Amino acid sequence: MRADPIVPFTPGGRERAAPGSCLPPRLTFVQDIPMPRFAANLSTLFTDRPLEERFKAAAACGFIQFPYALLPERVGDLVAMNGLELAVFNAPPGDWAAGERGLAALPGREEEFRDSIELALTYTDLTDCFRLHVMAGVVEDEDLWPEALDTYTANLAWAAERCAEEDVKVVIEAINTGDMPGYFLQRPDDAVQVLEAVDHDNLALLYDLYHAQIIQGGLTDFIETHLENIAHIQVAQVPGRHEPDQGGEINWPYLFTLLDAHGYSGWIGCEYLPRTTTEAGLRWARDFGLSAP
Ligand SMILES: O=C(O)C(=O)[C@@H](O)CO
Ligand SMILES: [Mg+2]
Repeated sequence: MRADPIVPFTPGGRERAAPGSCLPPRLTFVQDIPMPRFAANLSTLFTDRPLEERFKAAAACGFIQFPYALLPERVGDLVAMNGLELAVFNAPPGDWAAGERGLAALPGREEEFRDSIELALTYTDLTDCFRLHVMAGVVEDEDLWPEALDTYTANLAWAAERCAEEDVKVVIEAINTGDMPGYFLQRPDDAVQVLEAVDHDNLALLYDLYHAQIIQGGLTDFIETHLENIAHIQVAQVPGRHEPDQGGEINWPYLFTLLDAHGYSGWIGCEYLPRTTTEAGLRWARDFGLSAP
């Protein structure tokens, strides 16, 4: 399904870590597992260009949040023309400018929610994208949480079923409330509970290591316990949400090796805010042996 070549994140020439080099002692190194595949988030990277031009600039990095400023046919063309694979994008989040961050947990908005999924499916169809992030929404008032949870699980069950017809996996992501105040799905452990409540095999986790580190921590344990339910991963350093380099508290070589050792074969979405330019910031990729410019 992946279009080749993937530039500039092609793992070509990347050296395998020596057995045991930065693996936790309880893991056994397996030679033939794939190395992580990195994808660029075109809503946070290459933002010095208009959206249409970011496709070319990223040249096959494969991740975008909200493509709705462009018609689905145009997004499909840009993906195809640039040899990209679209790893994941978000269903329409409601009125973003007014502070909305998804519709799935908002009681009374069910019809709009279903329409938003149908719209998203026109994009997944024309772009051959097989993962859709469905955002929960902002629910500030804690008294409304029980009703919001019922709405959320019912909407997700519907979306998982509907998207399964199109071979598109629905993913949900816990987002820390410092970055997104009032966001309904805050902790990765909450996301697991939602997954269990909905109990649909077309629903999975988007594990964003930046949010997870801030709001819950325990990245290793979570990965080791829940990897089979993780369909997409996103990365950014803490603090600052910048490049996944050595300038913060998350140890990327350790985590990427851990994912590798457990056989994670999905995409790792580069959803960070470059400290300067995207190109200059891609030095971190070289640190991981990738062919960044
Ligand atoms: O904010 C994040 O983190 C995301 O991954 C987005 O999908 C939502 O803005
Ligand atoms: Mg994210």
